[in-house]
Amino acid sequence: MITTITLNPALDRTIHIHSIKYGEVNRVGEIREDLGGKGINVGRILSGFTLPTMNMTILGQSNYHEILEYFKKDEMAVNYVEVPGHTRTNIKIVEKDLNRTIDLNESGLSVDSKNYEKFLEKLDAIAPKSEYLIMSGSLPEGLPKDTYKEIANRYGKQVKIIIDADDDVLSEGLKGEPYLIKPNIHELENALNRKLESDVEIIEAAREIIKRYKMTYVLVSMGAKGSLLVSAEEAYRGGTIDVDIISTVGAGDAMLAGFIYGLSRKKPLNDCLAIAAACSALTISVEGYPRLDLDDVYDRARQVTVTKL
Ligand SMILES: Nc1ncnc2c1ncn2[C@@H]1O[C@H](COP(=O)(O)OP(=O)(O)OP(=O)(O)O)[C@@H](O)[C@H]1O
Ligand SMILES: O=P(O)(O)OC[C@@]1(O)O[C@H](CO)[C@@H](O)[C@@H]1O
Repeated sequence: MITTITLNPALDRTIHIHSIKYGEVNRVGEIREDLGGKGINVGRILSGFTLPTMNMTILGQSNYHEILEYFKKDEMAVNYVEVPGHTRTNIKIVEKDLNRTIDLNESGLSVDSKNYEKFLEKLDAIAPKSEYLIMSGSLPEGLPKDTYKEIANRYGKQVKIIIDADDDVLSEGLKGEPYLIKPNIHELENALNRKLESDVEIIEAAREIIKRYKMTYVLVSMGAKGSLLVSAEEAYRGGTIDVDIISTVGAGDAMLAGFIYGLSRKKPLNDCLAIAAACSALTISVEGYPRLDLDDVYDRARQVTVTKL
């Protein structure tokens, strides 16, 4: 089984507009709402591939019914604790003419230590039975920056720990010695506090982290520039597929889901990276966060160039 943890889930409200005119009234086009949150986006794809997946999360009492409906519609298993308040809504503004997305993410619910203990009790019953534990996204208010490290320390001996986060949440999480992280290039640069200008520099940086935190893989996503998979001994460059982009939100989550799917099916690393890129391409070329069809993913994966470096 695979467990995802999304401590700060969200409803994503996506607004399509040609381009924002500052200081003027902007008339928006289509608006849609989807269940988001990084771990949940990963879990949706994995369960669509029929991998047994449990999504652990924290929901606000005032709109949890609405969110549970989304889990039902997306056919995803969920285990959650309720806390006072309203699960956040994140605004995604897609500027068609500029090929650009602006994310306006709320800080989220406030979680006290009593409710967090309840969450951990639920997690204790599930995490040790998992092959992978994927912790993705920001933390809600009230939880310390080293929350992912603590969770990694709690289960890391039995379970492969995966972290996708940024800033302090990533830097602290690394101290839990995860199995894999999936930073985008900016998150990796922030973690190391320096600019990374070439593949060679990125690989060196990833290996520095792998060595320091006894990790196995760093999967670096670079938007339109593709991806790099780095381990202590190997490195692969993953290309992209030319698709018409609707919105790039969730591209990284799809990449992580595809890569973990490949690993869990014991595919060679180059195939895992191709599957990952295919999941991203399919996700960015449609509205919202659909479940993906595995046959489509394999078809697309054949179009991805993966080079061993
Ligand atoms: N503009 C693009 N053109 C082609 N492929 C893209 C583009 N943006 C993203 N991708 C694909 O998606 C993958 C992940 O994208 P990206 O690096 O933007 O992830 P991310 O920053 O973690 O995204 P998010 O946080 O929104 O999930 C890329 O490696 C690439 O394969
Ligand atoms: O605020 P966080 O937790 O860092 O990111 C949350 C989020 O932007 O990530 C997903 C896309 O990756 C969206 O579904 C969601 O709104």
